[in-house]
Order: sequence, then structure tokens, then C-alpha cells
Amino acid sequence: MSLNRIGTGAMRIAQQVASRVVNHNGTWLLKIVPRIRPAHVLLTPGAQAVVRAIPRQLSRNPLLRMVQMTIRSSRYIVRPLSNIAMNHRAFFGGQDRPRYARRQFLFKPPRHNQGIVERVKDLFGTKERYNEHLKKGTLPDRLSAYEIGGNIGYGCNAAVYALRLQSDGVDGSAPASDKDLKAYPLALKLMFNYEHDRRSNVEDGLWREMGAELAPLPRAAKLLKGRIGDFRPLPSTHPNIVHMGTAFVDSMPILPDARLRYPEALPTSVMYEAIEPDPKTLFVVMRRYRMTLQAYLREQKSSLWARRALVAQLMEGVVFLYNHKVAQRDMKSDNILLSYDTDGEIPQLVISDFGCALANGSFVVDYKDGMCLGGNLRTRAPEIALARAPSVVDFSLADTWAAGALSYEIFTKLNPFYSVLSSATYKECELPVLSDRLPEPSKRAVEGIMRRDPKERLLPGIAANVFSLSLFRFGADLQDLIPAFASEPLAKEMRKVSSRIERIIDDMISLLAAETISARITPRDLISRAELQLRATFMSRLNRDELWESLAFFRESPPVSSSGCESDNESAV
Ligand SMILES: Nc1ncnc2c1ncn2[C@@H]1O[C@H](COP(=O)(O)OP(=O)(O)OP(=O)(O)O)[C@@H](O)[C@H]1O
Repeated sequence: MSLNRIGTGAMRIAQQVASRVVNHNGTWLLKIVPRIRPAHVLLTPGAQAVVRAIPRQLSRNPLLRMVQMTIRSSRYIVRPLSNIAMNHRAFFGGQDRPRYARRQFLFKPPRHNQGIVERVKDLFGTKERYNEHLKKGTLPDRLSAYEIGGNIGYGCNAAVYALRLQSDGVDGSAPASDKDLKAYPLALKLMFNYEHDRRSNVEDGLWREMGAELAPLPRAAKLLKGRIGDFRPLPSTHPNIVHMGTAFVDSMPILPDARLRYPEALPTSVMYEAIEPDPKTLFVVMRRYRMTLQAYLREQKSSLWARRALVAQLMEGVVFLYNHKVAQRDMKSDNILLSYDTDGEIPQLVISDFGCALANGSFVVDYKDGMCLGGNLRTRAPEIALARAPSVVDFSLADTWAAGALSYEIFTKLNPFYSVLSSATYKECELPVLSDRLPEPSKRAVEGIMRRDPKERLLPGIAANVFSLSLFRFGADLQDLIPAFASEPLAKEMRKVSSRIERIIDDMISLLAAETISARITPRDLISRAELQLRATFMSRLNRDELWESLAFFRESPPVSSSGCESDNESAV
């Protein structure tokens, strides 16, 4: 029997799995179980299928009990068989038991007595091997421990330089170019201190005024020593938030480009009457990224798939901020940084520049005259752009909205709010039409986060789920997989009675987890590093209720009607 004779639903899923996940020998073993009679299918890349009888002794092998991953189509169940390499060896008579067999999570007793979703969440949320950002290291808190390279960017508040540890540079080899990310893997943000006048408590003042910058640094509260009373930095690192190593106050160096680029921030400036004997400023040491999103969109060609992956990562960053009540408040494309090794690779994305951040455990601000409401006026959400003092301003969904505007920039290369529209006055129907090649659920999610009224705005967790789910292998098939959704309205009660949908969620997550685990032993180009991390990030914040709500976006349904234009037309008639 060839694969062609297997039901089309199962075949499509099998092909998708097989075309993305192959083991080192180029084979992927799947068990496709017709409802009536089991058959075993060996898939090779290109989805050629050959049915083989799996030896009897192998089917008693406990490894096969790992078959927990099921995707139901109308007639067939497709089950990836445990660890692919292991099965391959067993299937072809190999004797060696691979080392990683013992570490397979499905053999371990679950940490909590919970379901698949919770176990997967636990695995992907806590293991370093799926989350590079969890790797810990300490960096020195003094400038003399580092070698400063060339300038890689500057803004109104800081200049950023390539950086490496002194110890990394003294290997006797020819001096490496500071343009080289490997030679200078760190970045130093030298904050502009415009107050070099002689005064007491210089250090306290610097930490207090510039401390918000450190919101992504989990140990910032310790460094700040209560200088900003209610400061609450993010509790942990996140793959889509700029990775900060440390921050310290040290003497201000006059670097070669300083007089040209930021003369007014130098202690030599004529405006000071009496200058500090040892002028100081705040330095932040970060991981160095390759370029800004703005430069990437301008200079690099990228596929729609890559751009969808960027939007999904951006939303993951926003979800993390939202869940920890931090508002970045300056979401623009030169504050989004990307890293990648080779051209054409899908970049990893981080949100950076927290100089305007609100990080005190609350999104609500008592807005008084003269108070700063964040960075760029054009990237402020409507409720912030329209706020007038005195009033209470709620920033909870401001970053989500700004990320929506950025997703237009990612998809169309043009942020409609930089030049064409104003966030204070735009009508939802005036937003640019997104490409037909973009999946409908993603388009609907963008519409949802661009809602003017924050009460109607889509929560970032749901939007992130929609962007991510549509990128995963089964994304295109979700509609087939959830027939129960096709005609019925989404009702809370439905969930109680529909254990079937819960099973689909379990199956979907199991497949995703299996694919992601397997992908670590497959060649890199099958699933990019950024996508693997995105999967881990998505799985580490799984929430059944949010998943349930997100699946509704994959129903066939009429486009969400946008408010504004129709009513205007009617009133005009
Ligand atoms: N970690 C990093 N790796 C590589 N480049 C970086 C990094 N951090 C910042 N940059 C570059 O430096 C530029 C300025 O950094 P940043 O936006 O943080 O400064 P700023 O003065 O706070 O900016 P703004 O004027 O927007 O407030 C960025 O646009 C980017 O090009």
C-alpha cells in the first residue's frame, strides 16, 4: 500500500511531519492507524511511504508506549513512534540504545500530576536546552574589565558600542574587527548624563533617573537598592526581551567618536560651571544583536514565513511584558533588535530600549501635567494619545497595540502610523489591507489588536497563540482538525461537554512537543533556531483557556467588522 491510498487528512499531516522532521538517516517512522486495521508506514523525505510490518518483538517494546502523539483526521490516527532515531535503529536491527533515551520526558514521572499540556509547559519552560536565554553567567561590574569596540548605534539617551571582555581579547591573534559579532559579542550602552555639574549623591541620581532602563534585568532591583521606590523589573529573562548582563556606574570615558556624536553629553561641555572631578555615568552591558528591525526591513529580503515568525516572536515578548505588568512604551522598529548568523535565516527578535518603561507592578498611571507618557508620539496607542491631564491612564494594552502597528510594518514595510495615519484619530477601516497570502486567522488577530477601544482589543496571549499556531506544521489544518467548531458558536458550555476538543489540544501539543524534541537532533536548516525557540516559548506559557479562545480564530467565519467607516458613511447619507 502506498501513502496515496491512505486518507487524505492523515496523508497531509504525515507529509507535513515528514517533510520537516527527518532523522539523521533521512527517515521518519510513523504509525498510521486506520480505524479498522492498523498498518505501519515508513515515510522518507518527499513523503514516499512504504508499509512494513513492524516486528512483533518491537511492538512489545516499551518505547512504543511513548506513542502519545495522535492527530485525528476523519479516518486515521497518525502517531509518530517515540524517539525517531531509536525506532529507526530498532526497526533496522540496531543494538545500541541511544543515550538520550533515558532522558525522554515521557518516561519520567510528571512533576505535577497533570495533563499533557501542563507537562509540556513544564518541560519547555524550565529546560536550558530549549531556552538558551536561561543559561546563567556573570559579567563584571566595572568598565576596566571590558574592551570597548566601535559605535554601533546611538539615540537621544545613549550611545551603544561593541564590547568584549578584556580576557576574550588577549589571545595573541590578529586584532579582530569590532564589526565582527563573534569578536565583540556584547554591547555597551553608555547612558548620556547631562548633569555633570558638581553635586552630591551623583550615583544615587544616576540610578534613579536611568533605572527604568534596567527593567529587563532581573537583578536590577538589587542593584537599585530601593532608589526607585516601587521599581519592579521583569522577574526572569525571556528569549524575546533584550538580554542584559549587568549594569554599573563608572567613570565616563571620552571615546573617539564622542565629540562628534554626543558633544552635549560630555563632561567637557561649556555649559557646566563646576564639573565633577570624576564624571560618571550609567553603563548597561547587553548581548549584542545584529541589527534593528528597521534596518532589516530596509536592507534584507525576507520571506512571508520569516516575517510571520518575527511577528509571532514580537507578540511573545509583549505577552511576557503584559503578564508581568511592564509596559515598554516605546515600541518602534529601531527598538526591536534581531540576531541571525546567515543571510536568509529567520532572525531571533527581542524588544529593547526600556528607557521609557513603566515597571512598578501596575499599568495605571495618575497622569498629571508635564508627565511623560512614553516615547514616540506616533507609536502611542489611541487611549494614550488621547489622554489629557489630569486623568488616569491605563497602559495595559498600549504595547499590544503598538506591536500591532509594528506587525503592519513587518508585513508591508510601512508602519501606517509613522506617516499616514494618526493613532489618535484613525478609523479601523483605514488600516492597510494585508496580503491575501497571510493566513486569515493571523489577519483577524492583527485586526483584533488594532482595535481603538482597549476594552475590545485582543489580549496579547490570544494574538500570540494565533500567530504561533498558524506557523506550526498543523497550522493550515487546524480547520480540518476542529470540525466541531465549524458550524457551532463558541460557547463556554461547549467546552464542558466537548472532551473531544480537549483531546485535540492535547494531541496538537503532543505533536508539537515531539516535533520540537526531534528537531534538536535533525539538521539545523529544517527548523530554524528562531522557530525552535518560538515553539519552546509558546509551549512554556501554555494555557488551556487561552488555547481554546485562540482556536476560535481558525474557524471559518466572516471577517471581523471594523468600526468607524460604515457608521460614518451611514451618517453621511
Ligand atoms: N544590544 C544591542 N545590540 C546591538 N545594537 C544595539 C543594542 N542596543 C542598542 N543597539 C543600537 O543602538 C541604537 C540606540 O540604542 P537605544 O535605542 O537603546 O538608545 P536610546 O538613546 O535609548 O534611543 P532612543 O533615542 O530611541 O531613546 C539602537 O537603535 C540600535 O541600533
